[in-house]
Amino acid sequence: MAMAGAVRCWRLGAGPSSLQIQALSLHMSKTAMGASQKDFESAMNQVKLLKKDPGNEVKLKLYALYKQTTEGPCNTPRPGVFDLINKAKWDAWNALGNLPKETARQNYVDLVSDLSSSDSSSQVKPEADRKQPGYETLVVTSEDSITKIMMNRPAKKNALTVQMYREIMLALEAASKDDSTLIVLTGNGDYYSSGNDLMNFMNIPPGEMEKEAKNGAILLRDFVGCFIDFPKPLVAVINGPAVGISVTILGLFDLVYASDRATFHTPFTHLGQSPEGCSSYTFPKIMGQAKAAEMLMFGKKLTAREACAQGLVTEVFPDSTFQKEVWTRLKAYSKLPRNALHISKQSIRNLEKEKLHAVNAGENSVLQERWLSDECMNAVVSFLSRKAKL
Ligand SMILES: CCCCCCCCCC/C=C/CC(=O)SCCNC(=O)CCNC(=O)[C@H](O)C(C)(C)COP(=O)(O)OP(=O)(O)OC[C@H]1O[C@@H](n2cnc3c(N)ncnc32)[C@H](O)[C@@H]1OP(=O)(O)O
Repeated sequence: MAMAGAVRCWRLGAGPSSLQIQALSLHMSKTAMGASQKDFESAMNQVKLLKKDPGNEVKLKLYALYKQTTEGPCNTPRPGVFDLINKAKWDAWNALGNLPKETARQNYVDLVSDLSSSDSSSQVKPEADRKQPGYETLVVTSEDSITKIMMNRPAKKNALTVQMYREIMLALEAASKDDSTLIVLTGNGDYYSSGNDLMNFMNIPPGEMEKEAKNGAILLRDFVGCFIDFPKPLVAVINGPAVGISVTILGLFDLVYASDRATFHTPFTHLGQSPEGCSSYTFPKIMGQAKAAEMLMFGKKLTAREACAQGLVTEVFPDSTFQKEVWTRLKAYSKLPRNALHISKQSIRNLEKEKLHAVNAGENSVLQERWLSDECMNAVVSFLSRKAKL
């Protein structure tokens, strides 16, 4: 609804601080003797800076007060029945009757002051302000009912350290209780994640290896357990290549969106290890026995499109528009009725939970043995001495 002079350009940019300052000065003028012509002009400018559309009813009120202030009581013939917009505007102005110009001006300034205050408090804070404190290896933010957990070791391709496994568990625990509808896991930089940080195997004192392998298996059981039990929809936003455990747990997500730059690689045999993340169960279910064996036993690396064709990925997007398209989609999904969405997720998952926990326990006890094998140690030493890369 266009209202010349009174309500225009709702989306013109203004920093929250300038809005707040102007709202405050309008509020101060409200409490003084009466609004001046300068206050009125400043309120008119302020209206143009509002980011949130106040709705037609308020716009009509503003229009009427503007006309009353500048021209006095309504003095034009009522528009015809089919001229709906102008008729609504005329009715709003006419309804002010003989309200004095000064009172109309004051009311206009007061109304804009109220609108500005609620507008500035509803503005989106910059990411730095929304960032949840307490994480060293992650950036966790919440916006639009979506909690985003971003792995944040881009220089190391988001390889997962022991601290990072723990922080992801903490972030998931917090997200399960916050008011978000969806939870996203993604990576910062060119990789989604290069999987387990192979440094986790280093600096273990002689004689401590068995104990550390046992602790590692407990950590892995708890980590994968968090994904099995997570009560809300989990979305993986795969911004680049994914390796090892960052791939295997995808079978426990509800949506997997991938950039066409992403690849999916589980080179367990090459590393002297064996599948985890419940993939020995979820992958054959998702893609069939033969394709799962190619990935999990023979380490075949899939492109994003191949992974999508096999059912591991929900949808692939061109890298150039990946973030924009995915976040637009997720923002729309986050507006779905929250409880219905969570209950649907839980109904689907509850059928499998017991089985998944049993698979997790089984995979981890095999891995605990594998970590003590020469095959595994040689592969780790090879990578760290730069003799081998994937
Ligand atoms: C006693 C047992 C305790 C165990 C406790 C753990 C419990 C949980 C275990 C769960 C098990 C999971 C299994 C897996 O995830 S298997 C997959 C393991 N990942 C790999 O093997 C990947 C190894 N990395 C690479 O092959 C390459 O780095 C790359 C990913 C192909 C990228 O190559 P590119 O040339 O582009 O880049 P760089 O190699 O130069 O990498 C940049 C720096 O990042 C370091 N990096 C990358 N990935 C890892 C990694 N996974 N572990 C350790 N470090 C990694 C790389 O060394 C470079 O560092 P630099 O700049 O300091 O040289």
